[in-house]
Amino acid sequence: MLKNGVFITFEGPDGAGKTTVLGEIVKRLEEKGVSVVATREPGGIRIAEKIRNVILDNEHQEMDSRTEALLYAAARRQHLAEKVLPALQEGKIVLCDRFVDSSLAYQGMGRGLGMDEVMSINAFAIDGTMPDLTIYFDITPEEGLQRIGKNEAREQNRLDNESMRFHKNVYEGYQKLLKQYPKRIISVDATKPLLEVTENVWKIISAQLNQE
Ligand SMILES: Nc1ncnc2c1ncn2[C@@H]1O[C@H](COP(=O)(O)OP(=O)(O)O)[C@@H](O)[C@H]1O
Ligand SMILES: Cc1cn([C@H]2C[C@H](O)[C@@H](COP(=O)(O)OP(=O)(O)O)O2)c(=O)[nH]c1=O
Repeated sequence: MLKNGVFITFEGPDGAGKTTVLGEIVKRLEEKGVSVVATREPGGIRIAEKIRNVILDNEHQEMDSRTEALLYAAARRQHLAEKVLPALQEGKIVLCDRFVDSSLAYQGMGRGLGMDEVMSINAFAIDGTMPDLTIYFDITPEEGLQRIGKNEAREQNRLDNESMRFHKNVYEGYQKLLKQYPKRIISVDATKPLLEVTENVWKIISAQLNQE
């Protein structure tokens, strides 16, 4: 597949600051005249957003873990095929808030389905497309969830309301991914003040784009 854009993903525990920092980075790229598409998972496009609502609905407590993993992968496929790949083929920078690493951490480790098993269903969904760069926002589950708790405006979805044990397993999953993909995933300390995190992320992304 001919791709001359750059695919960058943000990853990390709930409340790490991904969405906030992503918004700041988009502003800076646009100010520099860079053609950028900002998007998110689960969702990002009509069909995937409908799947997101099914997954995150607090009333769907009966959802089986494999069903959850398959739904995330299905949303990922539609979002990738309909929005991300076309943008990359047009040479755009795509900044995506979460991607396949989230499924590996949350469903692979958090739900205990196994990271290899979850990767195998996602291999079918992503058909070879992996990010050029992933920025991992490192923060403990406790601190991330505390930030969410402080923000009344932010909806608490079915995943946010999982046990601390679940979120600690997710954190362990991310630590494994950092070791597994040392070239692709770069970790930033997400506990620092917002401006400092933003500056660190900006430096990493600028360096990546200067290499392209
Ligand atoms: N570096 C930071 N320090 C303190 N609060 C932060 C920081 N980054 C984000 N926040 C706040 O924490 C909450 C979660 O941020 P958000 O960007 O939604 O995280 P995520 O998308 O990773 O779940 C928001 O209220 C946001 O304003
Ligand atoms: C993309 C993805 C997200 N998730 C989880 C992470 C979040 O708890 C939730 C997405 O809700 P969201 O509101 O995007 O949370 P956050 O702002 O923390 O990213 O879904 C998975 O479990 N697997 C996945 O593949």
